[in-house]
Amino acid sequence: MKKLIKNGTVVTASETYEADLLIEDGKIAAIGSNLSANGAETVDAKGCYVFPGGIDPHTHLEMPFGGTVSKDDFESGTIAAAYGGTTTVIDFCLTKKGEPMQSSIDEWHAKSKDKAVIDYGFHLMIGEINDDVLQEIPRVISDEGITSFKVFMAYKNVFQADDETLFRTLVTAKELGGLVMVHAENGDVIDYLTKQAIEKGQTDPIYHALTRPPEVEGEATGRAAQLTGLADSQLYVVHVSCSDAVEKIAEARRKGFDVWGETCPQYLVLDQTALEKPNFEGAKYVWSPPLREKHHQDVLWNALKNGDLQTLGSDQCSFDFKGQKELGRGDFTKIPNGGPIIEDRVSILYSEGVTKGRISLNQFVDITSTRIAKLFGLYPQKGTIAIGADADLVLFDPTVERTISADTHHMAVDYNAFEGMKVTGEAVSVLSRGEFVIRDKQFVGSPGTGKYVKRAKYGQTLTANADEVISK
Ligand SMILES: NC(=O)NCCC(=O)O
Ligand SMILES: [Zn+2]
Ligand SMILES: [Zn+2]
Repeated sequence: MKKLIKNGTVVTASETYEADLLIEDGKIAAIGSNLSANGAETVDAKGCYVFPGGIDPHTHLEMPFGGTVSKDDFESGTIAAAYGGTTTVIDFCLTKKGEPMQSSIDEWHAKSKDKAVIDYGFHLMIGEINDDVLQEIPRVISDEGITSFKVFMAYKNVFQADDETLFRTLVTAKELGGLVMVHAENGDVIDYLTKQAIEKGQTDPIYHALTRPPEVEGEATGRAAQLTGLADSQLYVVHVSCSDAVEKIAEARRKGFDVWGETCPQYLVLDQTALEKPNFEGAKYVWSPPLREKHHQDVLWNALKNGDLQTLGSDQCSFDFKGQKELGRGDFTKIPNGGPIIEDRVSILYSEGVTKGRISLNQFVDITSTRIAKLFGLYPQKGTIAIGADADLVLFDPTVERTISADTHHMAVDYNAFEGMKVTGEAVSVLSRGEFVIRDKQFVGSPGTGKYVKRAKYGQTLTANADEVISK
């Protein structure tokens, strides 16, 4: 059914203006003043911003990790994402050494297909490079539309890849049009520091942070950036948490290297002292990289403002406190790493960023949606408000004040890392390809309506003519 969104303020990465939007067949069909259309349902957006749907480039839904499985799956995770104003997620498909990558991709399709309520894509982990992997990658790009590849520089003996794997992935990505993503921490040094801590009986959650100091993130980020320059390739550093890593990304960009950086809400608003909470509550705040000392937050905010960092991911990887985080009582190395963020990513950036004057409204749209769409081959089908784009839209009331809490969130876990935080602004209604998923703060979607999106190659647009190159 046609829909007419009237009286809202349309915000894109570059413009803010009053306009009506006509939605037809899931796409934006017209933008203008006083639009009318026979048979269209009228939706009043008075007092609301109309944003392009948020795109979360970093989720781990129903992912086996740390001796358990992340609790939010493609159903609860995408419902929570939609409540928060996100209309597309790109999830990490984990591969296993020695096994065909396609079997992992099939596994990820099986767990998402009938569950997702918004659109989704996959990144693919590269854990090793050999002839089989090199043979599979071109087909993964052309048939699956997976155009981003993740290399872990940490999690020794679990996911960690060596430098040869990283370098050859960069070379291959350059050749085939992929974007290489890195979890940049020096896993070997962390392994050594961790063993030392455990030997000394330092087992509390805070030692998770103390054994992964900013230097190990800075070193790995610098190494990945240098290898990217050498390969003349392209790199996206996920979950940047500290000034040491920001400096390396900024330096690489100054040299003209094609290097991009993402941070996450937790690093912008939480700090390392959270890991010292009594009664093992610090385990709720165990992420890798870890929360940092507070002074790193200013550096991250400045980097978002000046463009040294360009995107915000959630790194959604949620575990219950009871029964899951608790696996690490008495040994911090057994605490599953990660937390529930998918729902609050957009509103935290709006509230802490826009309303506090740290970034502009248009930067907010760029950081949560447009830039991500451009980098990950979704633009201009997604990530903007333009004629012909998917009608993935968020009607956002900038005046609402609310308090984040596990009592009211929609994620499947028993705590919220931002419990008690007051935020201004809330997604009131959310549309995915022209259909309401959230309407007046109520979920009205259905599992299975989210579609898998095949993405364009790095630097290309997602249109019928996928050879068109976008300006980055
Ligand atoms: N970040 C984290 O602690 N958990 C999720 C997995 C990862 O991104 O490294
Ligand atoms: Zn990571
Ligand atoms: Zn992650």
